[in-house]
Amino acid sequence: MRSELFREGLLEGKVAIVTGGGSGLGRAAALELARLGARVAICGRRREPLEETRSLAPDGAITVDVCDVREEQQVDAFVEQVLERHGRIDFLLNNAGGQYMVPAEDITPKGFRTVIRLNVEGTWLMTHAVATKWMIPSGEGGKICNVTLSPHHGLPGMAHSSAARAAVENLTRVLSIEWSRFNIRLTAIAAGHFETETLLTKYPEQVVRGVAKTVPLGRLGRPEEFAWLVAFLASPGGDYFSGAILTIDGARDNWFGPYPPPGLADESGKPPAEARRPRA
Ligand SMILES: CCCCCCC/C=C/C(=O)SCCNC(=O)CCNC(=O)[C@H](O)C(C)(C)COP(=O)(O)OP(=O)(O)OC[C@H]1O[C@@H](n2cnc3c(N)ncnc32)[C@H](O)[C@@H]1OP(=O)(O)O
Ligand SMILES: NC(=O)C1=CN([C@@H]2O[C@H](COP(=O)(O)OP(=O)(O)OC[C@H]3O[C@@H](n4cnc5c(N)ncnc54)[C@H](OP(=O)(O)O)[C@@H]3O)[C@@H](O)[C@H]2O)C=CC1
Repeated sequence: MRSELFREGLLEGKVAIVTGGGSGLGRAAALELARLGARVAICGRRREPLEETRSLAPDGAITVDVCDVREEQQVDAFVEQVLERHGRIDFLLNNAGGQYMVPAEDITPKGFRTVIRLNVEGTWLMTHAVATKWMIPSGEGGKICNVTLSPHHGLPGMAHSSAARAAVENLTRVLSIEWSRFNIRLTAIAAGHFETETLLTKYPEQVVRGVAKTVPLGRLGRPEEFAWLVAFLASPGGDYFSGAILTIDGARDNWFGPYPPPGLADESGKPPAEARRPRA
């Protein structure tokens, strides 16, 4: 299948890594990059979903490795394997991540550590390995894109993840300064609420039922909308983006729910407006 948006061969010759490429947003991104001609290496903890992603891509476009991004040795071995196979790495999407939903007072030390390790340490280990094994010593630089969360004021029920994603965004910004001398460009995609299988099945049903209504645009994001942004960043169109946090969330960062809020519109749906003062 061809890309619905970009020209064929746009990413010919490029090598990309997508962590968590076996499902949801990672799968959509890996498939779009592969459609555009990139060779894509995906990883995750379970082989089966990764193989399924591979089977959906053009022949030979996607390779699969089991790797837990929290484990330094596995990350090193994975990055070395990609380099052995493809000889270069142009683009890294740090998509593997997540959390569970629970009131902050019920987050145990182990639970907090688990979420920080996955989102912050996993992102850091992969970023550091790709930079030091290829992007810096090759003299070629490259692009690294991290996945974070919108809204940026934090998600109640996800205190650990809110903290973790803020850390990742700051890491993105500081590395975009430090590693500009190596031509490494870093961005973060702050994703709002996307209709992935995990989002629809993992969280409490009553929360899932109401989640689209929390978005001003009134709907969830579609995985392909995320994938198109990733492909754009990987393409020459993304060459001058660095240190930027790109929020893709149907305006969820700015407002909770529809506008005007229920009960505040007139019969035609128009928002309230104050009466002008009579002129003197
Ligand atoms: C309806 C939408 C609401 C708005 C949300 C929108 C924004 C975000 C959306 C998304 O990110 S959707 C995609 C989410 N995807 C994932 O989360 C996938 C990755 N997640 C995981 O693998 C797990 O959830 C994990 C817990 C982050 C890591 O799994 P791991 O297997 O490493 O850990 P566990 O052994 O299961 O647990 C370790 C530790 O963590 C605590 N814990 C885990 N789950 C819970 C829970 N449900 N409730 C309370 N505590 C939990 C706990 O301390 C565990 O230790 P033990 O108690 O088992 O010893
Ligand atoms: N869907 C949404 O609305 C939003 C999603 N996000 C973020 O976007 C990313 C993708 O989300 P989504 O596609 O919805 O969720 P998924 O749960 O489908 O994707 C997470 C992927 O990461 C992999 N993964 C998890 N832990 C590890 C690990 N330790 N090492 C390697 N891979 C791992 C999982 O595979 P496996 O279990 O086999 O390891 C899975 O393929 C996540 O970081 C998520 O938090 C952010 C905001 C909103």
